[in-house]
Amino acid sequence: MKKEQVVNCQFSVWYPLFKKHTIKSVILPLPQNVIDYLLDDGTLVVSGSELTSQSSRTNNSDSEEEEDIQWSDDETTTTVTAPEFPEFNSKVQEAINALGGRVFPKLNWSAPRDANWIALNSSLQCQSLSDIFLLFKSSDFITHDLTQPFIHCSDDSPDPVINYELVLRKWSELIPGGEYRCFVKENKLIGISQRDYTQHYQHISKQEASISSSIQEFFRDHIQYQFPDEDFVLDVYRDSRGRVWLIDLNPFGEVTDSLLFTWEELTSGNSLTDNQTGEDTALQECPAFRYTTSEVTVQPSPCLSYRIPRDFLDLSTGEDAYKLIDFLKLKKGQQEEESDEEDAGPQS
Ligand SMILES: Nc1ncnc2c1ncn2[C@@H]1O[C@H](COP(=O)(O)OP(=O)(O)OP(=O)(O)O)[C@@H](O)[C@H]1O
Repeated sequence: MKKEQVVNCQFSVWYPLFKKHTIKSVILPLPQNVIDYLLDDGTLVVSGSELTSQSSRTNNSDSEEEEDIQWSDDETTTTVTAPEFPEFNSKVQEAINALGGRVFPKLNWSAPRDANWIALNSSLQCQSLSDIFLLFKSSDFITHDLTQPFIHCSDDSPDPVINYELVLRKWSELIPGGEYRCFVKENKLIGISQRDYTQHYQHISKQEASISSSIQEFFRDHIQYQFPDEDFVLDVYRDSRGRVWLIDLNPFGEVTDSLLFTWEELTSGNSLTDNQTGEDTALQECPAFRYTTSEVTVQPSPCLSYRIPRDFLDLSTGEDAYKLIDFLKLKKGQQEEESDEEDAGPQS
């Protein structure tokens, strides 16, 4: 895969070309200080402006009503302040409002799909910049966009300069069973895969022919020969009325998940077969269509490995202050036990 292919798949490159056929979106340049904040592991995501860690808290203090989390054994006072970006924040809020108040955020290429479990609503739906920061700072996919977008490229040309962008897309309730990934080689649609291949959807096998033909028609009428590359991968959504929408464009290569195909098959030049019929699609002049056929093949969510236990999450976000207090008590108890054991020690 060439670096140019990756450059062409940036949201701001394809969105103007296919605006009419995709979800309404706003693109905002990402300021350097926001990029630095996203890449800084040490800073917190706090929705209020301050999280105070204050010492010398006395047991009889009346600070119970205070919202700040305060603890310490020593005499120092530390204030951790989450950075604020007032100007950028107001641009983001304005865009969110213009898009109906709820958005799906992404960067030049990726959405933080690996971090949806961290959000309170377990979804990528955001209503504010702090919702977006929480997802972005927890996502390896976002870090990948920011630090190594060309890692899978084979050409040794210098890395093109990237202008980072925050993409806000109007929130749309997409039903996973309506999503398909389409593989385009030399401007020919060669394969269509069910996107959410971990599930079996009955309607797909029932409507196989009409789904395939509506996607082919959409590709032929609106996409073919209009994208700067001849090899690419497009994600589409077929709504309940049978209308097809463009969701995303991705590079044709390993960096993109090949779902129910393999990259070896897709790049071999041999014609692909349908998994249902096993038929050679070259004879029919139509793309191979693959979908999950039975419950037996249902697999766990591909993003499962990115999750951590809920307790860790509550602790790290300070979402559940009582859990944090219990945790600290537990630690203290353990330390006391350990020092008791040390004192007891084996007698010689
Ligand atoms: N505007 C939206 N509103 C709600 N959900 C959305 C929206 N856009 C996309 N999604 C959901 O999020 C998923 C991922 O979106 P998208 O393809 O843009 O992310 P991505 O990071 O580029 O993914 P990939 O790397 O697999 O291409 C989609 O499959 C869809 O289910």
